[in-house]
Amino acid sequence: MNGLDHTHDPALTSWVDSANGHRDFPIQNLPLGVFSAEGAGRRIGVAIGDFILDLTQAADLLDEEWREELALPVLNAWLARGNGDGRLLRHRLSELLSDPRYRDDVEPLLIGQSEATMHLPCLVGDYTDFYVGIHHATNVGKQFRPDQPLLPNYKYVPIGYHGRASSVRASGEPVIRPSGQRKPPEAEVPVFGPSRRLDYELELGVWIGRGNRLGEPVTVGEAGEHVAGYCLLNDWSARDLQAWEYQPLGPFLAKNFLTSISPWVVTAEALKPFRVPAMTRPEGDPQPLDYLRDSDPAPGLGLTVEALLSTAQMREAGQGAHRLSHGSAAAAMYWTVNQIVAHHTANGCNLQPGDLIGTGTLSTDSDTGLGSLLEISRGGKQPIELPTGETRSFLEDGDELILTARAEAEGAVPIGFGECRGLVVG
Ligand SMILES: O=C(O)/C=C/C(=O)CC(=O)CC(=O)O
Ligand SMILES: [Ca+2]
Ligand SMILES: [Mg+2]
Repeated sequence: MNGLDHTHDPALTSWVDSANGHRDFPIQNLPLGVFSAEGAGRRIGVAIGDFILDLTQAADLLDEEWREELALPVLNAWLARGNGDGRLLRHRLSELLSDPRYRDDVEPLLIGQSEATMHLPCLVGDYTDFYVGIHHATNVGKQFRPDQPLLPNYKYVPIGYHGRASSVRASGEPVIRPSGQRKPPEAEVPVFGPSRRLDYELELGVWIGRGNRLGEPVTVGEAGEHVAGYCLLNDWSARDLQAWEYQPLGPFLAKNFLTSISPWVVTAEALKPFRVPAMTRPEGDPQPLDYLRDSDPAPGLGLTVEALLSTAQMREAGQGAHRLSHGSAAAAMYWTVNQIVAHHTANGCNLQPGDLIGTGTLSTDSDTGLGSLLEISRGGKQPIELPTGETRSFLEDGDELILTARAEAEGAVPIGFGECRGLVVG
């Protein structure tokens, strides 16, 4: 397939034994992240099997030109160099971690992932959340606007809103139940208090690498070179606050109290073997306007995304997490990542290295692939039953929500994203 090289070779193995057959981090993945361990400060590393290779310690084995950017406690400056240098670093890391001649030098620089704390990989300057999941948009629209679920602009313009960068946090950040205004259906005036309809949204996050200057749009054909990589993203949502506040300006306090992401940047390069065609537009839908026409034959992501729930009672009973949903990202996305990057910059808006874009909630058209409890419980009207006998319409205190993603394709070694976790506290 297009653009694949020896770093994608399914026969390639690592001298780091745990990498071979690893669920998430075999040598074909090599995601970058920021970690701390052993009382030292934040450093850039690459995940390999159950370990992290500390790139600041490995600096002597890497190109001298990269040293300054790789010595920083965030990836922004490194990602700003663009995907060309990203590929060169990947080649070198692949060599260092596969060729046994480097083992003696590199092995002492490995740190167990269980000993490390992961942090946000980038200083997020801006965070935007899109709404490309057409099944999600339709399902949610039915609840908020039964008369007109999908507004007429949806099939022409990739809808998004500007989220809040300061409350984007790495996996593991506690989810403090937000308080806010909600108006019970029969009440005349709203009340203020803790949200009773706390929900999650299963999304992918897109990390921007090279930015664009203000006034200089990125075309749909150029977009790929501005996307450094991907993560899982949970856009925690207080549905009762959302329903009352969203008109006319859209999501605000219902969503800006926290956004959780998985900490590893799975590079666009690592995902190359898993590209798939975009969703086929239903018969009769308009063609995208010219500036959104994506001629890439495989702009979609061949990823299975999954949401799991673990309640306090389940943990006490020693039960594993319960799967709420799983489905294909490509089957959920009406707009491709190339299209949302092109659209975001079409007016001249500048994206900067380390900016984060959420795709929007990834629900498929199947009941098993719904990416939020709002959809799964049909707006709270049909609570689900868990293996413990507990029921859920929305998240309760003590619930932990876990997102995962896995890329699979014939002839390729599967890779994963790690996890995006959040435990709800009152
Ligand atoms: O007003 C609506 O129909 C719903 C808006 C959202 O929930 C915004 C959002 O986060 C979009 C998404 O994740 O797909
Ligand atoms: Ca969202
Ligand atoms: Mg949010």
